[in-house]
Amino acid sequence: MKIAIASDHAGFPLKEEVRDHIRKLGHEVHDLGAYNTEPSDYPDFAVLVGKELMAGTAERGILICGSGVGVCIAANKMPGVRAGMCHDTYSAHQGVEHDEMNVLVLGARIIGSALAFECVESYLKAEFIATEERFVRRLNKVRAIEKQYMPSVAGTTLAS
Ligand SMILES: O=C(CO)[C@H](O)[C@H](O)COP(=O)(O)O
Repeated sequence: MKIAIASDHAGFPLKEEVRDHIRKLGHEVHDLGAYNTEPSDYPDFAVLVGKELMAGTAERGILICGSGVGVCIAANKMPGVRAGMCHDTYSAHQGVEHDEMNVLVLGARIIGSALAFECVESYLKAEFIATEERFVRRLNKVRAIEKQYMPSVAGTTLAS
């Protein structure tokens, strides 16, 4: 799978570990920064991951900041991006299965690398359950909200 990953300075150490871990699992990883712990601004990195999803150059994204909150808020401003902060493995796979989450968000100041790796693996193994009518119905309602309240980007969506 092609995966875009990015973090701000606070997420940088965990991002490095997660990036190496998912490369070892055999995925193609696009590391979009940050590349050091110099202070940086999380929206700048959230948008880089969102752009890869919108362009279809990545199928899934992973974003990391200190808490996870900032990058989650910023990423969800982009059309077609469904980012969820998951610090447990159940949410990490259920978010994909029920809600077609396409960006996993982690807080580097909240969880350690061992749990982060398990969350990432649960997320990457999961698939949206498109055969369940209720999940598709709810996803379409989410898309309708996006279309109504992001009118300037109506028609712009993910390449999926
Ligand atoms: O978690 C974050 C946003 O939700 C940021 O990583 C955090 O705010 C960075 O803090 P600081 O600039 O004090 O290192």
